[in-house]
Amino acid sequence: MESRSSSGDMGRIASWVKSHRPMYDRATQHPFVVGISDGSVDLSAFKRWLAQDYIFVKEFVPFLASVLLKAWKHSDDESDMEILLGGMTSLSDELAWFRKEASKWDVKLVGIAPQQANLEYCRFLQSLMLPEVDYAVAITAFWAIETVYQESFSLCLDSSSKTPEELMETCQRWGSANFGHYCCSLQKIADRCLEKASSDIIRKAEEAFVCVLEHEVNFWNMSCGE
Ligand SMILES: Cc1ncc(CN)c(N)n1
Repeated sequence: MESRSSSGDMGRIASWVKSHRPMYDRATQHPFVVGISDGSVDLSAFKRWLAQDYIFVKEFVPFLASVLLKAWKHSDDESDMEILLGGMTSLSDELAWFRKEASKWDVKLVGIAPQQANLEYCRFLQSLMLPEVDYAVAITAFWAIETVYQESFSLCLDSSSKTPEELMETCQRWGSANFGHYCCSLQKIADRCLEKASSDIIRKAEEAFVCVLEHEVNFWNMSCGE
């Protein structure tokens, strides 16, 4: 039987995390998040991130809807829709959470302009929404986007971290084991799709993975005011 992927028994996604480890670590251990975990983060950077991420999450809703549509059209496993629908439900809670958190910090959300890195990331999301983008490519990007936040904010929940109490809720939203379980479900869907994808689609999915990492690093840099 043909090996499951170039890396033997580990799935395609795990082999890409391994082969792109430096870029993956830059995205999931960024100084902005390390600053939260050691309590040194500049609160103005956190407030900038909050307002910009609200803009991003609003753009993320139609992107997730496009992944749902692709799952409905192309997936051979009905449970994909259930998992993706769960993600959509939590997104609607998430928008309400952003508005509550912003009022806690007295951060204006209305009339805030997206900064360059945010604009570019949202443009990338829009490119993945096109019907000609394969489901395997879209679900790989979706897994990567969620996993970067899960890995980043779980750093802040380590027993050794000194995350300020007032930032804990933010870190728990994405760093929790529950969100980690959701990311594993997305990885399984992506691996299953990639197992039967053409080499051209596998290449496009890997490119999308690396693009997500680059956009995430730029988004964190933007939050730091760079
Ligand atoms: C920039 C960014 N990347 C990922 C996530 C997690 N959905 C987020 N809220 N914002």
